Amino acid sequence: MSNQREPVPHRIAVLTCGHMGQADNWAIRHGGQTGIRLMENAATAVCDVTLARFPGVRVVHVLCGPGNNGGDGFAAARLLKEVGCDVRVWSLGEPRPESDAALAKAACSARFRPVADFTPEDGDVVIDALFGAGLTRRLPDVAIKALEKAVAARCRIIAVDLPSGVNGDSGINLGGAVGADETVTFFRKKPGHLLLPGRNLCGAITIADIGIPSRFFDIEKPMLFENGPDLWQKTFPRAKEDQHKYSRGHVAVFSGPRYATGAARLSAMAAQRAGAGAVTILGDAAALDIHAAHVTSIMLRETSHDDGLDELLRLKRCGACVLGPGFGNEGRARRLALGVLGEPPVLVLDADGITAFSDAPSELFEAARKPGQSRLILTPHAGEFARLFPDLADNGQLSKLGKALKAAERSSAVVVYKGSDTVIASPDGCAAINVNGTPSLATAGSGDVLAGLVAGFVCQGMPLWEAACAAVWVHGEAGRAAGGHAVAEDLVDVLRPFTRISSWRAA
Ligand SMILES: NC(=O)C1=CN([C@@H]2O[C@H](COP(=O)(O)OP(=O)(O)OC[C@H]3O[C@@H](n4cnc5c(N)ncnc54)[C@H](O)[C@@H]3O)[C@@H](O)[C@H]2O)[C@@H](O)CC1
Ligand SMILES: Nc1ncnc2c1ncn2[C@@H]1O[C@H](COP(=O)(O)OP(=O)(O)O)[C@@H](O)[C@H]1O
Ligand SMILES: [K+]
Repeated sequence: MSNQREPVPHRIAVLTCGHMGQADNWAIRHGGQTGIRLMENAATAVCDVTLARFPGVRVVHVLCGPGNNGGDGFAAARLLKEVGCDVRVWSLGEPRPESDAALAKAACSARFRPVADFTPEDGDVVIDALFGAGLTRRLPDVAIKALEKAVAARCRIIAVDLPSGVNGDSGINLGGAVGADETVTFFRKKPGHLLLPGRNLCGAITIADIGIPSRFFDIEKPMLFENGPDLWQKTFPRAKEDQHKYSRGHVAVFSGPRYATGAARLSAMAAQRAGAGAVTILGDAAALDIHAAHVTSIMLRETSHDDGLDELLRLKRCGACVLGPGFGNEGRARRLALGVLGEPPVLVLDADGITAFSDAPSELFEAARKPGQSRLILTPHAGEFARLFPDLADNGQLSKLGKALKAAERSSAVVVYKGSDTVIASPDGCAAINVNGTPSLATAGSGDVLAGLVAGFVCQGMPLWEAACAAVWVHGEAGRAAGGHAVAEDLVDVLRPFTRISSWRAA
């Protein structure tokens, strides 16, 4: 198990707005581009999407802001006019003199009217080029009113780069954003296209090539990604001819007491489905009696003499263990977690295992801070995250992505910050945002299944961050396959195809 990164196709890279600005500048300085050409290319893409999505469209309203987003709008208005559309441009503020946006405005022969006068008719097409990556605060009232009019008139909205009002780095609606039918963005997605609520406001997203050479990524190594098989398939476990059950990998799951055994079973079954060759549940005699009535191929081992660390260490080739689902006893969870962190198996700490450190998170982080590789994976939902990282949870300046990255750095752990836009962050600064989850995953025990999947991939030798990313994606696919009203057992039942590379959907 190493944390060495395999090269990742940069097409799934995600760029912060700051990095996007750097890419623009780099393309202009070293990539043979000019600012106005990038803008023209962006506008061409907007125009193409508009005509493809609404063939035969006659009236197109273009709402143009004062910056480069507005510049894209002026250039798109000119192109749409050239192909015969009735283009009506509504502008907000004046582009900075001699800026690319000013050049684009000067080249556009449409009549410009103030955005306050915007009057769409029922069903018109509206291009929203008010604000993009440069927006840092609530939209001006006049912009909010214009977007409200578009919604009231049931216009079809195409957002340039981002729906105006959405922060490109956090996905937060800074105030006034409305849902678009389509969003055309440039070069690569930004976090705001993937994090909620931004993702839901974008509609269908087109990523347009505007002529920024991908050589940019030779200089600026991508650190942010949209989660998916391209990110981790090189390290995804493949069955080998000469394997036996223990060489495939062994996972241990610590059980809760007699009346709380189901969570551990869900983790254990998911670890098996992830491909672990052997899975053992560790628990007291009363709990194992219950497990024995339910499981067949999962092994059971009693932890009568100590917290269970000795039994864990006696297991053959155990590469990862899950601690927390249904576990209860906080004191024991703390002792066990700290003990495991001093030993070879990777610790997947979930649920009660995380809550056990609410009063002393630094104890956990200290134990995890070791030279070399990370040995800890934390899988908190928002409530658990706030218990371990209360200051980060409360920090209104940080996006979910920023919170997860800071948490990973602080805890020396891979942090899977769960939710409908799960972020998987690594202490080395890499992060992935997951988008394939569905509300069918919001069911008791679903997180236990995820923890088992993570451990299952880790025990087969996947690097920790990649294993966590793979588990979150596979979990999302299982949620889709299980459909509405699924329960956690259904997720386990449908896992199998998604842990085989050959059955993945084409990315
Ligand atoms: N060469 C480039 O940099 C390219 C940029 N492109 C476009 O440029 C956009 C980014 O352009 P900008 O950086 O000019 O940013 P925006 O056009 O998003 O914002 C422009 C200006 O509005 C001001 N502003 C921000 N929030 C405001 C608010 N709430 N009320 C009033 N004013 C506010 C900002 O200070 C900034 O000057 C991208 O989203 C993309 O559409 C594309 O043309 C591709 C090439
Ligand atoms: N609305 C949703 N959309 C996508 N994924 C979701 C949604 N709600 C929950 N999930 C996922 O389901 C899992 C729930 O985990 P958790 O809250 O720990 O549940 P439990 O403790 O009951 O097992 C997480 O992986 C989370 O990301
Ligand atoms: K916009």
